[in-house]
Amino acid sequence: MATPHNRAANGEIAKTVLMPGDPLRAKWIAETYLADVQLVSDVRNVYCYTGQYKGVTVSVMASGMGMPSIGIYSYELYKFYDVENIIRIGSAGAYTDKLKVLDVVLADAVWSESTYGQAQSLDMKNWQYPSEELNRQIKDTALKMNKKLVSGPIHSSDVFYHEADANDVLRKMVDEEGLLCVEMESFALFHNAEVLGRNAACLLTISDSLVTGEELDADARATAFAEMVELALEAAIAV
Ligand SMILES: O=P(O)(O)O[C@H]1O[C@H](CO)[C@@H](O)[C@H]1O
Ligand SMILES: O=c1cc[nH]c(=O)[nH]1
Repeated sequence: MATPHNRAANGEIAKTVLMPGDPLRAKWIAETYLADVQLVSDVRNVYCYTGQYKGVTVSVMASGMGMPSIGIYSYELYKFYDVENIIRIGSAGAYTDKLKVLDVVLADAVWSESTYGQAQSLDMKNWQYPSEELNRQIKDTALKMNKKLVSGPIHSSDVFYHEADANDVLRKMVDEEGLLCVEMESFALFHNAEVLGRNAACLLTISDSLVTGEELDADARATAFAEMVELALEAAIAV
């Protein structure tokens, strides 16, 4: 059943969806890792592909950037396409010098200043949480694959570019709560999963450090995430 933002037919999207922000990352993942792959939606150039990974049907769909965008796509996937699990696979900026560019992080809690939850369902909480079961599966898979995975609380922000005074207030919160890194979608994704009784997780690759200034360029951000993608795919076929 099509929606205003997704032209896939019923049954064309798998029960587990990998969700990068960038449509070109979705295309790269589909072309690199999936067999018998089909582009099932390209509304607004937000690509959604379904294919086979090691014989299991998996979809990969972009979310766009920010809470309103992932809010729409993830809601429709859960509610109208009966998707059970969404694993976000994003890039993030490190808040600590313990994280280096290309390190992979699994969010085990997410703090946000966003009013997404309040606007969506009068939920005033500033913390949201992933599915325990999905996170356990991802951690077990990382162990089996011998991949390094850092887990902890992260920041999901509505803003990429902050002015200095806002940044000072934010840094206080980051330090107090020990937030590891920042991205811009997981809070809305986890909220939607909670209100719709579905599962969500968020894997991130560090693309830049807000401590050291080290960063990946835009081309690398589209494709340098093989470690995270392979972990997400292996976890997706195990759930
Ligand atoms: O690489 P993606 O998944 O888009 O994630 C991060 O990158 C974008 C900002 O550059 C935001 O969407 C942020 O969450
Ligand atoms: O949201 C993001 C993503 C990557 N790097 C950042 O600084 N912020």
